[in-house]
Amino acid sequence: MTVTVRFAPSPTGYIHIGNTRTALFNWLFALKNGGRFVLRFDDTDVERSKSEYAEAIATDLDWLGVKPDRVEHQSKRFAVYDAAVEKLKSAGLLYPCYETTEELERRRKLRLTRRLPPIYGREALKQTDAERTAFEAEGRKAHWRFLLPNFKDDPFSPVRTEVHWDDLVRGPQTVDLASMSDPVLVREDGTYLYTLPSVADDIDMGISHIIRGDDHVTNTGAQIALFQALGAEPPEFGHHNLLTTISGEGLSKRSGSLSVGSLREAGYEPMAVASLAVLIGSSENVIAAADMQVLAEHFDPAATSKSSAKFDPAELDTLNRALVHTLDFEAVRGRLAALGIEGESAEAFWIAVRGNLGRVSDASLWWKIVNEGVHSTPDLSEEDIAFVRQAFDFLPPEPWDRQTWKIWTDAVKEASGRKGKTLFMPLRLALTGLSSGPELADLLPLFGREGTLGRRP
Ligand SMILES: Nc1ncnc2c1ncn2[C@@H]1O[C@H](COP(=O)(O)OP(=O)(O)OP(=O)(O)O)[C@@H](O)[C@H]1O
Repeated sequence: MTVTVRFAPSPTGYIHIGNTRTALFNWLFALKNGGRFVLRFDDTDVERSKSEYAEAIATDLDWLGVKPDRVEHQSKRFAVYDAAVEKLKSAGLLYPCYETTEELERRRKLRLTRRLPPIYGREALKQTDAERTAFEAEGRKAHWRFLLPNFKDDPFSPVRTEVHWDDLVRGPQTVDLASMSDPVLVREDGTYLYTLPSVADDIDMGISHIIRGDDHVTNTGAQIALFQALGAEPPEFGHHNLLTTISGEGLSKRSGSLSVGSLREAGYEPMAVASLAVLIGSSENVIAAADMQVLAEHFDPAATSKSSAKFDPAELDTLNRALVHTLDFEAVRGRLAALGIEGESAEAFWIAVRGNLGRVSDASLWWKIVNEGVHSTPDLSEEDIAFVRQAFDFLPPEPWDRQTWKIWTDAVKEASGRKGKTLFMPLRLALTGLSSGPELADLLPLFGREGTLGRRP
């Protein structure tokens, strides 16, 4: 069987770190199984869907390293859904209902007072053609419900019909259809709710595995029944836990919190974002994976926890820092050039500073220190100023390399009698204006003798 997965976001906002988890679970699952990945925009809600959001989602996925094999828009596929509707109608599995919201609410309350489950009682199935014609004449339009298979011969005597599946993430699952209302698939105005286009497309596109958030677990029961009603073998399902903010709030595309775009603009590495989006909330160690292949090796859907997981920005900082330290010059050349960091010394500069950066963009600070001088006037005592001034007299002649720092400080040590922190800290402060940073052995050749002398206090 060819593995085919899909990520099906509604283009109603910018994808957040939670949606990213879903996209990446699918992407990595396809990668591990030599499968295909379909990006399918759930844009049948024309009021809320916007093409600029669809474009932004495609850009965000591409930045993360997710490259779909196929891109589809549900708004262009109504023929597939119309055909599914006809199939269900002719099998007697989709029936028209004329109740208003108020009527449904009244009946729901009545059922509750009678201690019956507050589900739809299938009253519309008892209506005659004449009654339906009368509703139509009144100007009422029908909405259409899918007749769930939770009965034997008589749809009015529900029986326990359990739907079972072995979830890729959660293990064996059961949903009892007797506790569910027949889902509405088509609204009064003829528009589709999410369920039918989703299942019809999954069948049409040969989706073999549906991996998504556990907000869909209950839907899966009815969807499996719909696959069967349309004559298709249901795919396999996996429902992963949801991510929340650090304070436990839910995420929504519409609120814009923790959007992928904002993380990109803040300068995070795509693989740091991807690693955290996939590995938090699982029993796998959270590591900064260098690429998707490495992340795929650490990805195990069955190791995912069942409860929601908090996305901690501090953890993202740690992963990002670890990744930046390993990036070679070629990987960042373009981004450095965009920051004005280019030319002969750019590579040596990168190698010197990367171990001290939290984000690639932080390199600007050190490029300025190397090329323009100290970050800020160093806070040195009179005594230290005198020491540093004297130390500058011992600067060796050029050419300079990594050894120059040691040769210089050995000479200063001998002449001044200072050692350890009292020797190095005043020099570091005088040379950079900061009390920490990249190794001075690496920085000194970048400053050059003249550039170093210019820092004399
Ligand atoms: N907080 C979350 N954590 C993990 N996965 C999520 C989260 N929210 C949504 N998803 C998953 O993302 C996929 C795309 O869902 P959808 O487009 O409905 O996004 P949404 O963020 O729930 O939507 P909206 O905010 O637009 O209502 C679904 O598979 C859903 O389960």
